[in-house]
Amino acid sequence: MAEQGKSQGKSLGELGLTAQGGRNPFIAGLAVDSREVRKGYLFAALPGTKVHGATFVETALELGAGAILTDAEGARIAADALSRSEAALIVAEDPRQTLAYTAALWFGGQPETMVAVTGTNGKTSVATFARQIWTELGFDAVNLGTTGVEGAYQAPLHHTTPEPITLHRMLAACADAGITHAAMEASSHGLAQRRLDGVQLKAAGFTNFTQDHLDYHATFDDYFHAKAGLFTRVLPEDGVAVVNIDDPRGQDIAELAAERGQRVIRVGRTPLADLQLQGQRFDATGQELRFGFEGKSHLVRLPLIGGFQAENVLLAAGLVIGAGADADRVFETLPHLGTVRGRMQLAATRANGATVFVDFAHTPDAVKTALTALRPHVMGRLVAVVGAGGDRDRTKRPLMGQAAAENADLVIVTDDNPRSEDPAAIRQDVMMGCPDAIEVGDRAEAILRGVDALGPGDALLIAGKGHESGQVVGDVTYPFDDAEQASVAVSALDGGMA
Ligand SMILES: CC(=O)N[C@H]1[C@@H](OP(=O)(O)OP(=O)(O)OC[C@H]2O[C@@H](n3ccc(=O)[nH]c3=O)[C@H](O)[C@@H]2O)O[C@H](CO)[C@@H](O)[C@@H]1O[C@H](C)C(=O)N[C@@H](C)C(=O)N[C@H](CCC(=O)O)C(=O)O
Ligand SMILES: Nc1ncnc2c1ncn2[C@@H]1O[C@H](COP(=O)(O)OP(=O)(O)OP(=O)(O)O)[C@@H](O)[C@H]1O
Ligand SMILES: N[C@H](CCC[C@H](N)C(=O)O)C(=O)O
Ligand SMILES: [Mg+2]
Repeated sequence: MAEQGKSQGKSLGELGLTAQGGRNPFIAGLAVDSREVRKGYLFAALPGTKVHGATFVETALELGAGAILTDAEGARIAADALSRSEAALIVAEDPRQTLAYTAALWFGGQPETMVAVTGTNGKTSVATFARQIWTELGFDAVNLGTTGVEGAYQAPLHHTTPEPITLHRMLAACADAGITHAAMEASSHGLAQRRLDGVQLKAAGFTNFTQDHLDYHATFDDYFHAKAGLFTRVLPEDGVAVVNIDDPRGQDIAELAAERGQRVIRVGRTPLADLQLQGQRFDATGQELRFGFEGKSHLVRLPLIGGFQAENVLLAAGLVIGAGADADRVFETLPHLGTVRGRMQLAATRANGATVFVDFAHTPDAVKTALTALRPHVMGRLVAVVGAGGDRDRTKRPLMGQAAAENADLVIVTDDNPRSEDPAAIRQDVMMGCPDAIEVGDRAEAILRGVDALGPGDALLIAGKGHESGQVVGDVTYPFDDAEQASVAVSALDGGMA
């Protein structure tokens, strides 16, 4: 859509596309949405979850589309409209993948050294740590994903893995701005829809695999295969796979990668790991790690809360090493890593020393992980504020409640982006897993109640929104920031001591 960056236009042939009847028109831009087509554009009419994009070919042609990329079914749907037009028709077996390659060629540039990370939880954290390590090593680096483009080039993103046109526009802008290193998140939606198939990866990472997104993927296996595609399809054979093998599905990924001839760096606590976490000691503000790599032992202090962040850090270190950096130099940077925004972030401290953390845990496993990770840093009781999003996987709600009940001493159930659903009904779903919890719909009030419950040595975990800056109710997004609300609550209760 729009002006499509620096490109002045390219022929279909230059974009690696072959049209039926040998037509080779000059293409002025790319669009996946018919409403964004301009004169001379290629319109990718993709099979969708609700409708086939080919339904909109007529509109695209009226707006001046010069070429249509679709699949055989799309060509049938649009046959009538196409027969009355001069537009070139490209029929591809997998038009989403073809679009990804086309977008890569259209925009031309991407940072020289790119890595991607997939998994249910930890993608944003790993991508952010990889960027921080590269920055410490002196490279101009970014991470791209849920929190936007961050680092030496910054821009907002609406998706964790943007569709290929947006993705490659952004990568080209990064490369133009001198960015040489980029770590991106590969969401399961992004992988299933081939959004990053045009990205040239040096290494790819796998964090873990637990329940999420069963609203989109038909089965758990489909969800797994979407993620595995990062290694079986996107990462080339000479790429390096960096895999958490403490996760049982990580072992499957490591095998798939090895079968493709990729070098595998196994990360984990197990003796089978190449980058092995051997010991961890926690204190109020961070942790010390002992780990081994290639016969050497290392001891570093991480200024980070949460045992799982050590797994994420080692995975990030593995990715940076896999992408070509010297291991010892990489390990020297680890004490300088900083908190990832909205992930185990210390948001406020009460006058009595009790602490308030904001975390993005929004799956059953993440709620459990975040709470158990906080435990060793906390002397007293652990309080959790938790809620589940509307218009998302409903089956995870009671499991999130249960994870909170099993791992916190007091649970407060509240709203988290109810979207088009009835907020009270979502809270009921969550409460099924934690019937003894306190229910407080208004999130600001829930945070206030949670902070109020804290005695000396206690800690509060506010789960679910992390870095988010709004509460989505119906079609309206109200400004809302958990970290800010934590400070407000502490000020209100302790008189300006946030
Ligand atoms: C569920 C999902 O992923 N949907 C994506 C999918 O749309 P769809 O298959 O549902 O589209 P559809 O409504 O059936 O329409 C089919 C096609 O017709 C086109 N169309 C539609 C209407 C029209 O007037 N003209 C037109 O051309 C659409 O652009 C689409 O290409 O294909 C579209 C085009 O590639 C994507 O933009 C769209 O992402 C939407 C925006 C989305 O919100 N996706 C979310 C769920 C997502 O991807 N999230 C993940 C991360 C989640 C996480 O980890 O938590 C992410 O990476 O951000
Ligand atoms: N390695 C891990 N294992 C288990 N849970 C984790 C791990 N890393 C992070 N988490 C939990 O998951 C939450 C989200 O972390 P993060 O944002 O890094 O994941 P993500 O995979 O990018 O999520 P999303 O799919 O929403 O983009 C964290 O706030 C934390 O509670
Ligand atoms: N990328 C995730 C984020 C969920 C965060 C949580 N606050 C919610 O709204 O459910 C999703 O869209 O499912
Ligand atoms: Mg993310």
